[in-house]
Amino acid sequence: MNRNIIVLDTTLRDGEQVPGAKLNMPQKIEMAQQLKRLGVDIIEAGFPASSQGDFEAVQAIARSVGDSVSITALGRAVKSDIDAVYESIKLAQDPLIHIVLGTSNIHVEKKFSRSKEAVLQMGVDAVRYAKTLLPAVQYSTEDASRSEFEYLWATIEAVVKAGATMINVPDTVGFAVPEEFGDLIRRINERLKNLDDRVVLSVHCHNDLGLATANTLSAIRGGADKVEVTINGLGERAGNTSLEEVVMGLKVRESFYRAQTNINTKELIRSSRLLTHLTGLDVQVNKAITGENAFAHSSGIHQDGLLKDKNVYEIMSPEDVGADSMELVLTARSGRHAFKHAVEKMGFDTSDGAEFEALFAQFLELADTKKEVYDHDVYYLASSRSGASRSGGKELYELDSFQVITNDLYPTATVQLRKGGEAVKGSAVGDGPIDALYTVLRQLVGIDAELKDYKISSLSRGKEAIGRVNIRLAVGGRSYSGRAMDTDIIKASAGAFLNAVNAALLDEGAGTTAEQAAANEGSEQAATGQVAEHAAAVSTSGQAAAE
Ligand SMILES: CC(=O)SCCNC(=O)CCNC(=O)[C@H](O)C(C)(C)COP(=O)(O)OP(=O)(O)OC[C@H]1O[C@@H](n2cnc3c(N)ncnc32)[C@H](O)[C@@H]1OP(=O)(O)O
Ligand SMILES: CC(C)C(=O)C(=O)O
Ligand SMILES: [Mg+2]
Repeated sequence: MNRNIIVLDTTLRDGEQVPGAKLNMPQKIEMAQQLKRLGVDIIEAGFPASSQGDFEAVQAIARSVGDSVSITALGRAVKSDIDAVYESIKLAQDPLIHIVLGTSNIHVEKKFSRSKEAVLQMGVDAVRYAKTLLPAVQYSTEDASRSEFEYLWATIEAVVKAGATMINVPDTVGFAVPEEFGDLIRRINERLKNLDDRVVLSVHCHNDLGLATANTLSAIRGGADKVEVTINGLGERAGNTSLEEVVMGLKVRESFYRAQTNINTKELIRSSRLLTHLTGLDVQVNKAITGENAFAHSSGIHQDGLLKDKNVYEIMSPEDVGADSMELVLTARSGRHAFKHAVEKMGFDTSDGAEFEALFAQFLELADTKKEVYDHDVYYLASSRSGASRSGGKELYELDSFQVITNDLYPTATVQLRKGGEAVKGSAVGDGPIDALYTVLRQLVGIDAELKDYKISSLSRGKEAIGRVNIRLAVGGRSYSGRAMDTDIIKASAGAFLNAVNAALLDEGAGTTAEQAAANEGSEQAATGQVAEHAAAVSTSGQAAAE
């Protein structure tokens, strides 16, 4: 039988302590609502003594989601902080006061300049006071992993006797290593169960040595009942333990840990993206579970294995965490199996072995000149060899030319696109340059494409830095992602949009939906666009994938 591990999410408290991560009240509420959908057991909503704004945000979160999620907030071992915590969370159904106080010599001597006995007494007094306000009180022994064990235990014993219902053992500066931290928790757990087995034992790790997830999992093996984590591992310095890593670690290795959480893992990616969107702090591309490449495969041997059986190179399915299905990225490191898969997906026949070999050779030649080979590249390679004329086969959009003028009155975009032998052009104004650009593109392609996600990141530094734009469009009830890179970020934005639209047009399953949508809006396109004779080659590189 699996143990249930309580998940406390501290994205809105420890995560929000990060430079640049400060959120306003509506943003905090939006994130809290997503955490509720994700199924966290406790939300640490803030540090209400720090400002009136944070006090009100914690209060608003308690009102908004406190009917179904336990709400806590942090305070020092100071009466006024505890009052602020209580006043801000008291409207929640299941409020929890969280008090922190250091136990390491360096905290006792340098931060507080008091004796160990005096600091321990401060903690006991704080818990006693908190208990006059609420029954549920968590006590965090800050810097526990650098504390002398017997003093740490003496503190835990004293605050439990004073009424603490949860003991949280933090690795505040990310100093611990997994075996040692697991042993520490095992030792505390043995004593704590003898003292009062109703007290919840919790851990809170930081990632200064990149060990936060490993330490947290090791602590679970050592008997921890509760983990403190954040979305994307956001938190002080190198961050906190990432929620998604621990949750999926327990899920994928269930037979090893024999533990589970109440998290709805299908909401993990949505939670990660929302936090990125609200804070503007990106997730590294190779981040476990939520990174852009977490389910992307690009080497030929891996792609071949995956096409034979996903389990060859996948330990969890992307759909399980709410991600798009696995992505096979075509590069010069791809092999015949992956290339054939891409060509066949577009409806081309590959049964003539010699013909396919020639096509593959062309693909490798192209791939050696580019970082990635994109759907439209494959399509044009395959269609030109198969004899299908570009206008006779599926026609894809290419960017001919564009001009975007931005000002605070009427940001305007003028674009000319080419599709097959024809060109269309038009103009639109928008709320900003990208909005204007996407408005005119939407009109020109005549597809009802709803922008679900837009992300821009820099791939290099300096004047010639390459910007990469990743977008997600909803077309006819399906979702398509597109990305493009260019030194001109407006051009990269247009490229990403067209790559996603082209993916919709190439998608056999949804092709009719996209075409249908285009047909439905054809009159609008005719009204906006004008036919021109010539077309220039697209220089923006990009990729699109149907999901
Ligand atoms: C590991 C962690 O993440 S702990 C949580 C970190 N979060 C925060 O710091 C939240 C944001 N902080 C704040 O808004 C402010 O620092 C406040 C409101 C907490 C305090 O502000 P100020 O009163 O101006 O004090 P300041 O921050 O400069 O110094 C901290 C004071 O609290 C004391 N203190 C620090 N930790 C604790 C504690 N756990 N319990 C009691 N007192 C503490 C310090 O010794 C210092 O007191 P001193 O002035 O007597 O030396
Ligand atoms: C408040 C405590 C739990 C903390 O954030 C830490 O020690 O890192
Ligand atoms: Mg912390």
